[in-house]
Amino acid sequence: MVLKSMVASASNLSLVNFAGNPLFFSKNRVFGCRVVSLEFCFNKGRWKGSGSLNNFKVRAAVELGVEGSKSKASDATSVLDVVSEGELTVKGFAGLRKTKLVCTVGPSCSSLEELENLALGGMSIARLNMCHGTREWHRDVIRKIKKLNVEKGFCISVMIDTEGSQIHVIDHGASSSVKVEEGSIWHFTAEHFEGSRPFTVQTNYRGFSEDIEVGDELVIDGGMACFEVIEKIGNDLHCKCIDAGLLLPGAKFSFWRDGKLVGRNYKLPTLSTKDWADIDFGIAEGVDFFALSFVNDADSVKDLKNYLSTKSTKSIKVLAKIESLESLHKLEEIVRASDGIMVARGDLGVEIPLEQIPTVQEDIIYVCRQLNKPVIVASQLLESMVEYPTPTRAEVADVSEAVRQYADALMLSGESAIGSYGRKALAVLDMTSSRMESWNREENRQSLLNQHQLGVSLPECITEQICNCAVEMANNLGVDAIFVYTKHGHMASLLSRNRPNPPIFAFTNDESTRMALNLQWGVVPLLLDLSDDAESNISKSVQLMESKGLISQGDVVLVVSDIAPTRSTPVALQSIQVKTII
Ligand SMILES: Nc1ncnc2c1ncn2[C@@H]1O[C@H](COP(=O)(O)OP(=O)(O)O)[C@@H](O)[C@H]1O
Ligand SMILES: C=C(OP(=O)(O)O)C(=O)O
Repeated sequence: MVLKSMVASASNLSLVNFAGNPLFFSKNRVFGCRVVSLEFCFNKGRWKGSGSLNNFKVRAAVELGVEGSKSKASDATSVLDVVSEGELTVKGFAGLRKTKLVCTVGPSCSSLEELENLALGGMSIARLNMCHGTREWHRDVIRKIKKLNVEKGFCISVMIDTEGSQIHVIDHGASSSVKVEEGSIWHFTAEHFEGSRPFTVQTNYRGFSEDIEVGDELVIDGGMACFEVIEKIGNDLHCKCIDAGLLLPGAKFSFWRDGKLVGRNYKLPTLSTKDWADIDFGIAEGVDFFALSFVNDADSVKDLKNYLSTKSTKSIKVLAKIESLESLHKLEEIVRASDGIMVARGDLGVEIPLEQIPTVQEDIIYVCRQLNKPVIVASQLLESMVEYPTPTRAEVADVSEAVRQYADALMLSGESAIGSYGRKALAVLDMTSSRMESWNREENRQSLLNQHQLGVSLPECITEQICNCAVEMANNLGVDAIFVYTKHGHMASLLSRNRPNPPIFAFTNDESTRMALNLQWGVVPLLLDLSDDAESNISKSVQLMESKGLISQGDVVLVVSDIAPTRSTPVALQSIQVKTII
């Protein structure tokens, strides 16, 4: 794969190009036919097909309310989560939202009742930011979520977001925001003292002013206020405000010279001692994802993944947060090393000019889809809803844009953590993403998605081609659903990467795979006891869906299966079958 390097400097961020082959996007569609039986197998490099088409039925979505019934009792062994089941019952296959929703849990939503409200509202992943709260507080939240999963039949994954090492303000002379007037002189110091002093800002890191020169600009939180360095005394800086604004608690800052970010090597590790302790805590509490803050290269991701493989019996996924200029320079290697990415627009906006965030976001999402890694778009999606019960029109447009770009997931931060309208904000994400997804479908936009070939070996290429072709068939035939059987989630993710029209029901017998698939666009993960016998897996899954009244006569399901060679059947067989429920 040839991936043009993404960024040269903060002031010149360019698009990424792949030299890949556009794969199998035919404009031929087969509507108006009914599929009776159609089967294709890819065996030893040859396509074998048989079957007939006539009078194919496209199922109409029933546009009804989204609301699930609160406190609906469910048995603990529930294989399909109650929210997906409720949505399917009410809205049908075509009505299922594909974009996943992540909520940051904070004081506003940490009660069992509020967490249940968010779960019913469509939260797939609960994010806990270790920058805030104590481990005891987080433990309590994790246990409540697990209790809801077991007792109420939800399937909410837990993500721990590490604090990371970043230079920020630890005291600026007030408990809330402070106005900074133009021309006022401020003292920035690494000295730690009790209490506050006027016009004095304490920072958390002694070396914060290394390499900084008189004349450099100090920008607060990506533009909340701006200072010029007028004097350097030891490690401390005297600065004059040149653009009035606000200093908030915990504010972050960046230094600029001649319009460019001053690249710094603070020698701060991506994972601090506290972060490692938080990771041990997360392992012990059985979390599903770690989001790694301030990743600057692939090594920190690899280190954490190696650590997890020795310390945890379950597979915990590692997401890299892209929030620094350095991480943009090394985007491809970071994406390759990670299990997924978070576009952390908050901190990214401290390091790159704000007007570059939209295109950088689009580039990151594109790279992630090409490399088949799920991607979350985070921060300030509905910021005004921290205070107000409705979003701004611009916020709705921002959410729609992330969905149009085919991000896997959208994340709420302060809106759910400290806002008064967390549930409403989630409903806005739900409605806005559903609307944009149907527009994408109506416009047939996924046909424009070309996939770079990822596989190297023949078996990898076969799997990838099967998934690409399966999605093309599913879209052309207008099937109701795709079923896939997956141990580690790989085939499900390859199907998801093609952003198919029908939902992907991914049956797995591995609980951690189920929880990880919660992040993948369009995938509904289900727990099912799978065997080596593909036909028995298929009939079990169909029976399960029938028993719940979720599929019925006339529904058409495209089934993708992958059978590893066994002693009795010594050939690997990967197949696409189209089943009509009779
Ligand atoms: N566990 C928590 N306890 C208290 N406040 C929290 C917690 N998690 C989040 N918050 C609040 O919600 C806001 C938004 O959350 P988040 O996006 O995670 O943080 P940050 O502002 O650090 O980027 C934070 O600024 C903080 O005020
Ligand atoms: C999600 C982000 O990270 P944090 O909340 O840790 O600042 C961000 O910076 O956008």
